[in-house]
Amino acid sequence: MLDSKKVSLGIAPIGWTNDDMPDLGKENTFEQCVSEMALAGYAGCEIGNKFPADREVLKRALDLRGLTVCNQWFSTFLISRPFEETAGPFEEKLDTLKYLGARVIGVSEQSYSIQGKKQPIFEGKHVMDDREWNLLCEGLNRLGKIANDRQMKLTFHHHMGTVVQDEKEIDRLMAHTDPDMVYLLFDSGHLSFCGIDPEKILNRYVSRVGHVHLKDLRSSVAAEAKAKRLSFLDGVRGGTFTVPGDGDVDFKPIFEILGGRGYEGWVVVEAEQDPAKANPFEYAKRARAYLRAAAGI
Ligand SMILES: O=C1C[C@@H](O)[C@H](O)[C@@H](O)C1=O
Ligand SMILES: [Co+2]
Repeated sequence: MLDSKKVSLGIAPIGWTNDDMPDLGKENTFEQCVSEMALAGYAGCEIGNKFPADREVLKRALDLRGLTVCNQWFSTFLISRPFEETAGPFEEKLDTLKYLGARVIGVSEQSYSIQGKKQPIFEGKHVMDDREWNLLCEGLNRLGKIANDRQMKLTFHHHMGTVVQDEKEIDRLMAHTDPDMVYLLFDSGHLSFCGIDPEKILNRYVSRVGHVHLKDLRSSVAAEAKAKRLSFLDGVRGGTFTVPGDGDVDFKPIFEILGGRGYEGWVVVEAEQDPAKANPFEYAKRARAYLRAAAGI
């Protein structure tokens, strides 16, 4: 069980409108999305591309509904572009997130990523050489220090189709980054889809986890996506992921480890699927009820 004094519950807007495939949920407005998040009982949210760009307007809209921003995705290009090209926008994003009340930023290395490409997600992703590993880890340490100086945490999102996808890659990243500067963004859905037991990774790195994405996997749909050599996004469209409690991930050990080892921070329901098939408000409410019963928050 999680301690609700230490852990806050948020939700990502990706169930309403998908940033990677904006046709999914294009009819859902920002106001509908945040109102339904609040009505379903969430304390916070991540930021999607329908959210107002003006941070004051955004903050007012969220304050009105009792929501806080807990994180936002940030793409780095540390192994393919000069460091400064990532560092400048990173500093700006940190300032905005801090103003909005977040204490973490969710980083994903997007150099050579195939997550948005029309190619089979289990084939041909980029594998880093030693030089690229150094660029990534040193770059993350430097960005982590910039975040740390602003009382923010850099959390790294392992992700299907990216340079940090599998267990060995997560291990190498954790081993070669500074534990005081670089934290892990644990995503139960990406680990499960990759064929990695989320419990194993969490047990190993819970002391470095700075943010949590709770994503469930429909294993039969995921297996079909793999067998049919679908792209990541076509798999999502077909229903690879769903809200926690609705798929095949065993969340019990995940909650035991987070609770038992004193995780403090946000856990976020992040379940991208087609809103025409899975009504986002209904699924947000289902996940809320499941987390109250299964995680005690
Ligand atoms: O954290 C995430 C952000 C999404 O845009 C992404 O594609 C999704 O899979 C995810 O885990
Ligand atoms: Co995620």
